[in-house]
Amino acid sequence: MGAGAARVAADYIRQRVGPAAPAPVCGIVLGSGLGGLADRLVDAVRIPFSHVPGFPTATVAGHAGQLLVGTLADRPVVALAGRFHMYEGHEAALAAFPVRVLHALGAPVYIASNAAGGVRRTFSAGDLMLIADHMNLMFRNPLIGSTEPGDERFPDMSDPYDRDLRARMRAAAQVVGVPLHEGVYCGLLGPTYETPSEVRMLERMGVDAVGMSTVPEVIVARALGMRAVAVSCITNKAAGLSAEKLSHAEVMEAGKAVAGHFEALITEFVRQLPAAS
Ligand SMILES: O=P(O)(O)O[C@@H]1C[C@H](O)[C@@H](CO)O1
Ligand code: HPA
Repeated sequence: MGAGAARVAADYIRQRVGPAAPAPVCGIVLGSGLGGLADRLVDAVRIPFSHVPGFPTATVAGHAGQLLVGTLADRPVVALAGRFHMYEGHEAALAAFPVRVLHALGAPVYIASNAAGGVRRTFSAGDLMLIADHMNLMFRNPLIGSTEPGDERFPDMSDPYDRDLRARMRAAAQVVGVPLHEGVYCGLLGPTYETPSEVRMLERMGVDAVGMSTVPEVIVARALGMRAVAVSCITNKAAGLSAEKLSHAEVMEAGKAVAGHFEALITEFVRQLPAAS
C-alpha cells in the first residue's frame, strides 16, 4: 500500500469533493470513542471507508469508518472517524495507509488520537495525554519492504512527535482550559488487553500509556516528512492497576465522556495551526 495506491485514493477523494477544495492544513485520525469531533466539521463531505480505493472496511465498534473533508475552526481539514488496526488482520503498511492518503491530499501535519490504558499510576479515566514519544512493541514496521521513491528509507525517529506542534498543543490546552499531561505511548498488537505483569513491565520501561494503534501511522508520517502530533485519551487504568476488568464498551464510554475536552483541544490547535506548517 504505497504512494501509487495513495494517489489513486486521493484522486477519488478530490473527485468527490470537487477540484476547488483547498489543500487540508492537517489530517486527523479519531480513535475509539473520539469520533464525535467529526460532527464539528462544517460543510463536510462524508465518504464511507468502503468507497475509498484501497481502504478496507472498519470493523471495530466505535470507529464509524468515514473519511470527512470539511472545515474545522474555518481551516480545511481531512478527518478519519476510525482507523485500521493490525489486530484486525491488517499488515502494518495497511494500518498506516490512511496517512499516505492524507499526505497525497497535501496535508503537511498529521494529528493522531487514540484511546489508551493509563500505565502511569496517577492517570485515571478521562485524562488526556500528549504523546511525547512512543515505543514500538508491535514488533512490526510499516516501512518493511517499502521501496517507495518518496519514502525516507531510514527515517530519523529522535523527534517523532514534533516539538513545535507539541508546544502548540500545550498552548491550545491552556487557551481552552483543558488539563493536558504528557508522556510515552507504547503500541502493542492487541487485541487482548495486557496482563498485570505486562503492565508492570511497561511501567518499568518508562511507558505512561498503552494502546494498539498510532505507532505505524506516525512512522509513515515521519517517512513522508509530515509533522506528527498525537493525543491519547486515557480511558482506563491499565490492567492490574485497578480492580476493574477492561472492556471495549468501557473504553468507548470513557472516550465519549472526555469528548468535550478532546474536541475543544483539537479545534483550538487547528485554529492556531500556521497555514504552511
Ligand atoms: O483506535 P484506538 O487506538 O483509539 O483504539 C483503542 C485500542 C483498541 O482498538 C481499542 C481497545 O478498546 O481501543
Ligand atoms: O488498557 C488498554 N490497553 C490497550 N489498549 C487500550 N485502549 C484503551 N485502553 C487500553
